[in-house]
Amino acid sequence: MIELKNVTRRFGDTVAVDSINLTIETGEVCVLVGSSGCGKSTTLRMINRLLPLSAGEILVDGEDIATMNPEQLRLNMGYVIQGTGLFPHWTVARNIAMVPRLLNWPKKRIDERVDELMTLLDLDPVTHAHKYPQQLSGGQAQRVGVARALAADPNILLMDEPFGALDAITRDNLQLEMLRIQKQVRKTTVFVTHDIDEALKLATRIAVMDQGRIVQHDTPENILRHPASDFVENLVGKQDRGLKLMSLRPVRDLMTLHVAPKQMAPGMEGIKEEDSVRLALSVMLWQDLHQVAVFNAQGQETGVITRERIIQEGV
Ligand SMILES: Nc1ncnc2c1ncn2[C@@H]1O[C@H](COP(=O)(O)OP(=O)(O)OP(=O)(O)O)[C@@H](O)[C@H]1O
Repeated sequence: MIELKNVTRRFGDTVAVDSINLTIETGEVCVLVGSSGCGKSTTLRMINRLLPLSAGEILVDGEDIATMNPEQLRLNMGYVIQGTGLFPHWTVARNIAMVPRLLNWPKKRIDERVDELMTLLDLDPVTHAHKYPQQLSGGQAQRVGVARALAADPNILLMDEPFGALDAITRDNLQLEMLRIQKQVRKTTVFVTHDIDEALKLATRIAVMDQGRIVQHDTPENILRHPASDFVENLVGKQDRGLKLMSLRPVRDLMTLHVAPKQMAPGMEGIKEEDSVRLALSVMLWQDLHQVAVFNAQGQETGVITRERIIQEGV
């Protein structure tokens, strides 16, 4: 658990972070969102002591970080930044192995860990381990950045606009990867973005920042349903809130189950149980269908979702 208590950071006369209080529970993904200059990165950089606090305190699992050795603290906090920060003259494998090497892990254990992480991040070790960062695409480099942050299995992951420089499709893929990985490794994560859609997709709770303050801290659903101010309402978008709420809801919630799962017919199209209701509706509108088949992870057809049910249910 990470607790920020009355945390302030000034740069000269600028109050970048203004007496914020924030608790991030173990295993949760807290997304800091807000417009440029509102203090998101400064907040993140205080958590791993890259920046000192002007006032207040930050506790990790009840312990004040000011009393901890900064290097030790950072070894327990993976840090991913935009543009990756990979060392250009090191191979992918060496970049990922950076922290385990600092911790003097035996070579065999490091090699196994690099392989394991590359596989987790969907990077084929045989193809990519010996490449240099400039031989990778932006999306691949960002995956290496995430693998490096996870290498020594830290309890905490700090991510500062990690997907900000990527094209929309690559960003979307990496967001999905992140959700998948988070299910497996459950890190306490603080994620900075200025993109509200990214925040809604990834967060268990969102902290909306404005001018150095936290103006709302709540679940994505509550932020959409009950924005605390005009500022938050404008940030989430007044008009398309209905669709955004549909994005948060899995098809599983509204599908009609078959009596028993069926084998998928060849060439049959459908959507997955964990896909969003919004995607289901989009598929139906595009293909002019009134219902669409739903599949589980094993590829069995487990039910259908209908337009009528979605409209009836509302948001
Ligand atoms: N090293 C610094 N020296 C002086 N002022 C700084 C410094 N770092 C940040 N600031 C100021 O503090 C405020 C908050 O900056 P911060 O980078 O935390 O915002 P942000 O929300 O992360 O913005 P962005 O999304 O653009 O990165 C801004 O007014 C910024 O100009």
